[in-house]
Amino acid sequence: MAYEKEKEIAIAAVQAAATVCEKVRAEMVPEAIEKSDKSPVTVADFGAQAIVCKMIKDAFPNDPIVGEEDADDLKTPEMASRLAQVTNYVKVVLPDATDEQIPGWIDQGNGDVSPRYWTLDPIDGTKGFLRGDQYAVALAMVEDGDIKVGVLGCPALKLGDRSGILFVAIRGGGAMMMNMDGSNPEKISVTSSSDIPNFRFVESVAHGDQDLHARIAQAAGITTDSIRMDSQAKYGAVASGNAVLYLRLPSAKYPNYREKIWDHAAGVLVIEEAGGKVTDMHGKTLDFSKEPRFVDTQGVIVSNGEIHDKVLAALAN
Ligand SMILES: Nc1ncnc2c1ncn2[C@@H]1O[C@H](COP(=O)(O)O)[C@@H](O)[C@H]1OP(=O)(O)O
Ligand SMILES: [Mg+2]
Ligand SMILES: [Mg+2]
Ligand SMILES: [Mg+2]
Repeated sequence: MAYEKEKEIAIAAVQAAATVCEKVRAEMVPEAIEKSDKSPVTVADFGAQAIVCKMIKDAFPNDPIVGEEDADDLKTPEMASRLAQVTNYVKVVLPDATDEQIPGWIDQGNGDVSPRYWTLDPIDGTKGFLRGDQYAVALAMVEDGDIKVGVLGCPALKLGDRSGILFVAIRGGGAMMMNMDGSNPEKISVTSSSDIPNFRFVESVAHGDQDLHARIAQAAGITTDSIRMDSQAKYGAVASGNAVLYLRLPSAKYPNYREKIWDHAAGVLVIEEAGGKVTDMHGKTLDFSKEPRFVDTQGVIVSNGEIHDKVLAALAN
């Protein structure tokens, strides 16, 4: 199948990063370091980005990576002990790593959107990670604006008998979910709107306009309360048929917020390959060919496909 090597490396990189994130969460109370935009970053975010960038660059040296984090905050002398912590955790999966190498590995994620590139969110849902809730390691490869490979590691996600779920999609090859170690793979697809127990919607714990989400979901016929969940695990919930809709509409507090590509690329492919649909709130396709932020679209609507037009119609009213 196409993109076999990309798929194999992407899975290995996400598994390695997720192993380290889980170890950080088990062994320490990860401290949130505040970034210039006031959002949090932790030792695990830095470690996960270092690992994934190193593994992707070893396999595909010419592919740029557009990642969320950069190492500037780790390079100052005051941060030496923090850097040492990052290195120690990276060593769990890459035993030869040194303090000198780590910032360079992280900064390999400072690439540009290009004809072919990878995009990485080393921890999507850092707030969920800190709270002990959901987070995801999200990695995707994009060619000519089209997402070809998407891997979403959700170590804390429980669905049915599974605990810790890896979602993998290849364009044209369908979407799968499996245990974090790759065992027990299963093809997934979105569920129909007549599947009453799963006819429900997911939304962020923290972001988006939750009052508007409730009104729009109701207009689409959903009468139950939402499930609130951090990270792109929400895409996994819809792709595996555990919900029919994920709403992410700009809140009045941040009307000009522009979504970032690494917060969506892997999830979008998983949904599309599971038979679902993703657009912005006006029905426009998300554009992965231009910038790290979506400049021409606002909000994100993820559905089983069947109810998509109804949701867009409700939003247009
Ligand atoms: N005002 C906002 N609206 C939508 N998403 C946001 C907003 N502020 C931050 N984010 C992003 O939402 C993601 C988490 O989403 P969720 O709440 O669904 O888990 C994070 O990647 C975060 O980006 P950042 O990493 O820059 O903080
Ligand atoms: Mg994110
Ligand atoms: Mg992140
Ligand atoms: Mg962040």
